[in-house]
Amino acid sequence: MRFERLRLQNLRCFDHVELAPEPGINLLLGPNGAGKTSVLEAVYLLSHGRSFRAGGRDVLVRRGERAFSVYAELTTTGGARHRLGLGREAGRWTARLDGEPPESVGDLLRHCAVVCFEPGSHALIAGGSEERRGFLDWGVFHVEPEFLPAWRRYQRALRQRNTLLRQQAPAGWLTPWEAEMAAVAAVIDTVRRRYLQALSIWIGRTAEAFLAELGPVRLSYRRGWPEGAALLEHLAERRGQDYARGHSTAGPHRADWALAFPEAPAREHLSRGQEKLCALACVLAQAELHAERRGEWPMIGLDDLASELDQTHQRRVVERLTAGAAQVLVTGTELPPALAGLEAALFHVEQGRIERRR
Ligand SMILES: Nc1ncnc2c1ncn2[C@@H]1O[C@H](COP(=O)(O)OP(=O)(O)OP(=O)(O)O)[C@@H](O)[C@H]1O
Repeated sequence: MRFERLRLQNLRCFDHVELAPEPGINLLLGPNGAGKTSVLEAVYLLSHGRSFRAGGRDVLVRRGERAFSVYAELTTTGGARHRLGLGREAGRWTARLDGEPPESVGDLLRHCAVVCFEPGSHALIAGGSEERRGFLDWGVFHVEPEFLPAWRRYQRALRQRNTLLRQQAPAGWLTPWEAEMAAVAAVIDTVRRRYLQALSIWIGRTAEAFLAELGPVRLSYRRGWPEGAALLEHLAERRGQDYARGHSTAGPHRADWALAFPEAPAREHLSRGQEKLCALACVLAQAELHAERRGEWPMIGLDDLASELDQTHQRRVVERLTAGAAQVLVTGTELPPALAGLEAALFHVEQGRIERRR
C-alpha cells in the first residue's frame, strides 16, 4: 500500500499543505516545531482513527479553527486506488471513502495501514496494558476478518454489564450480557492467540537483529481471565467484586502480552534504549506480518529516528527497511547518518510549509 498524495487542512501548524510521497524512503527534514511529526500523525490517523500523541483528537485542530481534515490517495500492490478523507468538527468524525460516506469509520481505517515508531513507542513495553492491547488489536483487525464483528459485540455487552453494575441492578439482569461476553470472548481470544503466535516469529527475527545480547525473545499472553476457567462462570463468581468496583474486572478487555529475554526476564531489566529497541522490533514485526498476510506492506513511519537510536541500530533498521518494499516516512532535524547515500525522496518542512527538494 502506498500513499500517492496527502493533503492536510487545519491540522496543528498546517493551514493547507499537500505532498506526494514517493515509493521507498521519504525523508521529512526541518527544524524543531516545523510540523514533521504532524505529517506522521496525519497518516497514522487515517489508519488508527487517533493520534499516537497524547492530548485527544481535538488538539489536532489548528488553533483558531473549528475543523481539520486529512485526505489521501492510496494505491495497493494489486493496482486498486482509493481516496480516503477523514475530518473532525465539533467532536465528530466525518469520513469519505472513494467519495462516499463509509458504513463506519472502521471501514475507512481498514483500507489504510500505517505503523509508526516514535519517541512515545517505548510505552508499548514500559506502559500499561491498554497500549499493548491497542497494538495487538490493530494488527488482528487487519489480518483476521472475524475480529471486528466479535469485538463490537463484546464492547456492547461489556458496556451494558458495566452500566448495570454501576446501577446495582439485580444479578439476573446481568446474565444475558455475561452470556454474550462469554460467547464472543472465545473468538477474540482465538484470533488474538493466532496473531501473536505468528507475530512472535517475526519479533524473534527483529529482536535478534536489534537485541542479540539479550538472548532469544519469548512472548507471553494473558487472555484476561484464568486459563482453564470458563468466562461465563468466572464472571458470575466475580459479580460481588465487580458490583463494588462498578466495572467488569475479567474478560478479553483485560488481556495483555509481554516480551521477556533470558538476560532480561522482566521489563524492569531493560534499559530505556532497549525498551525502545523492543518496541521498534514489535512495530517492524507487525509490518512484516502484515505484508506476509495481506501481500501488502503498510506504510512505516519513523519519527526522529536519529535521536531515538544509536548509529549501529539506525543502520540495522535501514537494512531491514531496504530489504522490504514498504513506503517509509522518516522525520528528523537533519539527515540521519544511516540514510546518507541512500536513495530517498527529500521534503523540507518549515513553518507549516512542505517543499520537495531535489
Ligand atoms: N493545535 C495546534 N494549532 C496550531 N499549532 C499547533 C497545534 N498543535 C501543535 N502546534 C504546533 O505545530 C508545530 C508542529 O509540531 P510537530 O511536533 O509536528 O513538529 P516537529 O517538526 O515534529 O518538531 P520536533 O522536531 O521538535 O519534534 C509546533 O510548532 C507546535 O507548537
